[in-house]
Amino acid sequence: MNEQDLFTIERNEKFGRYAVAKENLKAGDIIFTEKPFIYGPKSDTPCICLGCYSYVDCTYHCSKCSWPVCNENCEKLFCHRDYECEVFAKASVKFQTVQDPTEVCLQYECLTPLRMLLAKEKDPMRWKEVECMEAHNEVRKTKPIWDFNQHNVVEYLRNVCKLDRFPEDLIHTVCGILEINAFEAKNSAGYTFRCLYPKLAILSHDCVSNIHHAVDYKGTGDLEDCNVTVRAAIDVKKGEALLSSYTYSLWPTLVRREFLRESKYFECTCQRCSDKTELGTNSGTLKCQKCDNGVIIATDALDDECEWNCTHCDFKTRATAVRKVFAAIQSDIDGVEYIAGPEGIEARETLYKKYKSVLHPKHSYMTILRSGLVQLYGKAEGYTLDDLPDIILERKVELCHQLLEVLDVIEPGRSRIRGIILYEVHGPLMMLARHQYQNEVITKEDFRAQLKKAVDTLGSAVEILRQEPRSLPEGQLSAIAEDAHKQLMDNFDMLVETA
Ligand SMILES: C[S@@+](CC[C@H](N)C(=O)[O-])C[C@H]1O[C@@H](n2cnc3c(N)ncnc32)[C@H](O)[C@@H]1O
Repeated sequence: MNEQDLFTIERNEKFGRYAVAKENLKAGDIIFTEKPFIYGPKSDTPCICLGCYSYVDCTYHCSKCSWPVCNENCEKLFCHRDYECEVFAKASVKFQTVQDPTEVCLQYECLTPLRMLLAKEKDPMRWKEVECMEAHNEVRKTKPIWDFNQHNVVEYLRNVCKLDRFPEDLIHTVCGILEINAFEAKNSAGYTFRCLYPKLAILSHDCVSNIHHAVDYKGTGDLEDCNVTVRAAIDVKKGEALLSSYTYSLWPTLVRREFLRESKYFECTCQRCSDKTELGTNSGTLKCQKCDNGVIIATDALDDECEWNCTHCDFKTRATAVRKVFAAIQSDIDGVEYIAGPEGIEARETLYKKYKSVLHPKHSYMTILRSGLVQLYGKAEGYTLDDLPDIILERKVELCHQLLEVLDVIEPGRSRIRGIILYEVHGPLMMLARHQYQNEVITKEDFRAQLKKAVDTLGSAVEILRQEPRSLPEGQLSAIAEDAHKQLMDNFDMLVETA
């Protein structure tokens, strides 16, 4: 730890080590920054470049070890060249041709554990911060993941790569440490990989986080790259726990708790999970199909096998059935996730209509669909802000406001998604105000006030998005938003006079 770090480490039965604020923190305060101990491919990854982590078609191979990279530049990047490349070249471990590089490629499973074992030897001092991390070996030994790792990592490294200097239990521990403690990061093209940060990993989990972390991917490929900055997302009092979310906060409780149980090996009992309505957001609530006014909620929020009852009629179902409904909807949503442009709008609107009568209006999946829609309305071809009639501009504003209502509770303060949605809403607010003024529906004073509100909303977006590294899409959006905000502030009076 550094002296300027604004947290101390505590320990208890429930969490193990956890971090608390060393002093009162204001939203946006930097709590600490940290370099990764190691980073590399995620588990279950398709074929990616071992230098920059972008997807590859496996037609270019590293000239030294034969494993896939994008080009000559990527093969020279430190984390490949000085880590697995040397080992693979020395042991003549060739990459085995795959039929479909977009499918999960098991040959990649050994890579980040291997980098971590080599980093242990290169930096034994820093390893001391890593070796005390939670690996949950006792539980993992009883799960299929243990045999999977035994085959794909332990035996591969010890036998094929001739690295029998690393004992089996150490390799399993490294796999566990990565599974439980690593964070996902994105390169500038949006491809994901994982990073291990010894300080960040101390923070305990809560389904409503009070911190914001941002990984600055520069593409230098060394251990100076991928610096993480951790800030307070809201005001945090001295002595309060610093909480990060290990899961996707927009998911409903049933899904979040299952993910945490299966991959982080604990039962989440945070306030959000303990509340049947998820703090009033109704992120897991279904509409009753048997009566008009009822909604279906869990009888015991912390029992994943409990009965789910209608609040108005005698309809009952079980958590297992609800889980199946959620899985089917999730699969529908996954199917549209990468559809951009006008087709993306159509596909999401179709699902929105389909599930409107099944899910509570604020249900997680409605929130996820809204989040996709508001980022396409205004951008997709034929749907730019200038193209949109007022009725669609109003719809975009409404979707943004519904989203922000949920985000205020589950992603409070300076969260990335809040910044993006605030940015998205300012444009249609301005356009609608101008149209209303031009059509003499509102007075000049009202127009001025509405324009001011839209510019202030953009200002709030800028405040949040400023935390994002410029190398990432959110950081680029931040630059655009900052520029637009300055222009609007500088020309505000003229905008009112010339509308
Ligand atoms: C990333 S580590 C956090 C640091 C860890 N407590 C340590 O001592 O190294 C994640 C592990 O911490 C524990 N943990 C974190 N948040 C928790 C929570 N909300 N409830 C129970 N256990 C939690 C679980 O054992 C989990 O697998």
